[in-house]
Amino acid sequence: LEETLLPVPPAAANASQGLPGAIIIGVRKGGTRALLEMLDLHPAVAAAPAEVHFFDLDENYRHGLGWYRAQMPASLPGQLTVEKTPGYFASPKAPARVRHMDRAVRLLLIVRDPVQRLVSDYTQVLRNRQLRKKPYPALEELLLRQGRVNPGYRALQRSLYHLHLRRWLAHFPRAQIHVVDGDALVRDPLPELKRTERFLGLPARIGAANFYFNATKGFYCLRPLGGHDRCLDESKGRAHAPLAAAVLRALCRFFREPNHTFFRLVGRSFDWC
Ligand SMILES: Nc1ncnc2c1ncn2[C@@H]1O[C@H](COP(=O)(O)OS(=O)(=O)O)[C@@H](OP(=O)(O)O)[C@H]1O
Repeated sequence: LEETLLPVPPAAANASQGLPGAIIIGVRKGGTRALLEMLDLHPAVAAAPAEVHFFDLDENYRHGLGWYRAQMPASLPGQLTVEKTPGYFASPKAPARVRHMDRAVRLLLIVRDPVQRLVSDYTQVLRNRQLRKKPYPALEELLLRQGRVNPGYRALQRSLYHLHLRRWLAHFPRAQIHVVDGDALVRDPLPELKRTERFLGLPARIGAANFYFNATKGFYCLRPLGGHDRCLDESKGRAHAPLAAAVLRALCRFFREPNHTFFRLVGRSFDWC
């Protein structure tokens, strides 16, 4: 979970808190924060500052839609409210709950190479354990059982995109889910943002002037018009835990089939290992 921020109460007289018209449902470590912050550069987007975890956590869901709405940012008439909680994608209960809220809500799914995602996921958990001075096994220990890839490892399961997407497709038509290429968003954010603007039915407002490459960070950072330049925080784009080349190859082999199943489901392919 990312750090929790308090919701922003309405400021302008005609501002109010509305339910989201679009939700970034995942994937965890796929670039969900970057996508949300970049979309928020658009004047017609109001982004929820914190992950809300309404549809994936029973203790939040039981508070009801009034609670959910109260977590949303103030928005003006005509603005599209967007929230991101990457935990939704792999949550078995989330798809039906989201449809129950609004069957027309638009869904954004940002994916990245599942092997890199897995290592990023592990690295995040490791880092959090280290901060709390707690031990955590090496990645290979979690990933391998008797020299073979362990399909029970949770971070590996979160990278089996086809399994999770199938559950969403049981509740939403494919056309209602826009897939963003997270690796492409890192290399060159603008084309992915323009496609997302179009999917959301927003006028084209995000442009090249909204981004600059920060060589120290090694990523594109944000340049809001009339605001201050900023990069995502240090939990985004950190060095990954090391993994032996042979294990990496075994992982790539493991994901070949699941990746192809995912490509068939979304109707496009990605340049993954
Ligand atoms: N512009 C920019 N700046 C920094 N980071 C960027 C950017 N665009 C995409 N990314 C990638 O976002 C990855 C983190 O993904 P998420 O925000 O989805 O993570 S989380 O699930 O919310 O914790 C993060 O993953 P790691 O590199 O593995 O840390 C980044 O690669």
